Amino acid sequence: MTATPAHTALWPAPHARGAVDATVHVPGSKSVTNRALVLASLASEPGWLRRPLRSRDTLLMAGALRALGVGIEETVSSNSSPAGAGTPTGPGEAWRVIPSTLHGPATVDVGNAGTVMRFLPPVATLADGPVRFDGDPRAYERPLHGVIDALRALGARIDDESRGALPLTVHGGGGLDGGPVEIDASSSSQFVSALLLSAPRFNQGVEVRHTGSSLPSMPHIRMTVDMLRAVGAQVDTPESGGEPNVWRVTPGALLGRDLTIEPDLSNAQPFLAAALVTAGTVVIPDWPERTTQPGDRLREIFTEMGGSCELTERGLEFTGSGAVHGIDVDLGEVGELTPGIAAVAALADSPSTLRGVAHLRLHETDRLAALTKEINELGGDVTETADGLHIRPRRLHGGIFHTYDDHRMATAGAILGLAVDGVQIENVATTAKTLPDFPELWAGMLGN
Ligand SMILES: O=C(O)C1=C[C@@H](OP(=O)(O)O)[C@@H](O)[C@H](O)C1
Ligand SMILES: C=C(OP(=O)(O)O)C(=O)O
Repeated sequence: MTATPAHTALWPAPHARGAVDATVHVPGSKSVTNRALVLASLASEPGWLRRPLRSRDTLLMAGALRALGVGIEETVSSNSSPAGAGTPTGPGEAWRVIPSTLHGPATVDVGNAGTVMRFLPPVATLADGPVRFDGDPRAYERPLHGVIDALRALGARIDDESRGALPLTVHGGGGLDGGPVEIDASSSSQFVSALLLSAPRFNQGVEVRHTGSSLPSMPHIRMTVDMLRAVGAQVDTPESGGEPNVWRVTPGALLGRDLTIEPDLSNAQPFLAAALVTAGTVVIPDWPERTTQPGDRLREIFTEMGGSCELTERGLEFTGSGAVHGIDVDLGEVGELTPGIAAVAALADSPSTLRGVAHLRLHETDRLAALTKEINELGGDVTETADGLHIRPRRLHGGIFHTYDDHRMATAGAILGLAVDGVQIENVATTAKTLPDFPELWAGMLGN
């Protein structure tokens, strides 16, 4: 008998038998890990990443940088580990990143990682030969024109046979002029982040001017700016008194740092949602007091939807009240939270309107269409709007919840399964994009 392929396997989403009461250690942030890998690779000295996320997206990033010549070593570390001075954190707890001259020819598999497909073409312009980029079929459909057009305007040579999309080859010339450039980043904030991250190594740095009508995911751009400044880059932003929609990075050497990666707060979402929908309590240790991660907005959003939370020395303690309310909210800044919020909204006691997220149609899948179809197949009443979803809660029933190779569809389905008997998630393994241990963490939270 042949084994069922992972993408067609069905995972019976566990039904909660009562209020959850658990502490869940959530692995490191995808967005922080992949920025840290890029910045450490461009530095002028070695650096450390502690507690990095090891998932499909971050292993693809590390693999690509290694292909360009960067050393990324697994280490047994001791000194300033969060476990305490002198305490070895064990193999696999940290990556040591040893920058080097970047080389081509090289090939890069971006998978379906927005961070890899957008952050690395600017890095590849610094290599001394051609760098070929390819990825999953869906990656061909995701917008990349902002990065390609901007790099060309800044002096790069790029062959993109599909014009504005993958697959493509960046003919690295060992450096890039850089300078002023205009882009429309309304389809992805990652265009801006991509250009800023490599800019300290461009001859003239960069001045990025966003010309589009809207710009999603501002916290992720702030994350880019904060992390650049933390490694010594000089960055001027609209928020630091600069012109609106303009970011400037001055050329200069980057420091190798010792960085402990924060837990992924967007991946904490399904666990917090579990507390909310079962009237339970979930503690997420190491929740940062200050962070640029968009998942921090969950404290406010899930409180408005009926929970309450407190940051204590144990971490973020989140408690559901037994009531789950609908919400009317603009998620433009925190789009990646939409699938989880939609799942909770489908279980609420009043309708919800989720706005500002038209760009989710070009994420891992068309998330607005996928959420509408899958929640409705379970008996729900969701309609797509021009820029989001309108969700009217109804009594749901069991059935197959398709995930479309989207990790956040899988975790959204798991949230529904807590409250609805008989939900089966197709291809839960797709959570490996950012959270490979999801089924085990979920079972652990439920005490199974
Ligand atoms: O820069 C980043 O790390 C990210 C930015 C956002 O992308 P978009 O602006 O394309 O939505 C977000 O949705 C994605 O999950 C991660
Ligand atoms: C949109 C997402 O990912 P990516 O980095 O591939 O854009 C996401 O993780 O929700």
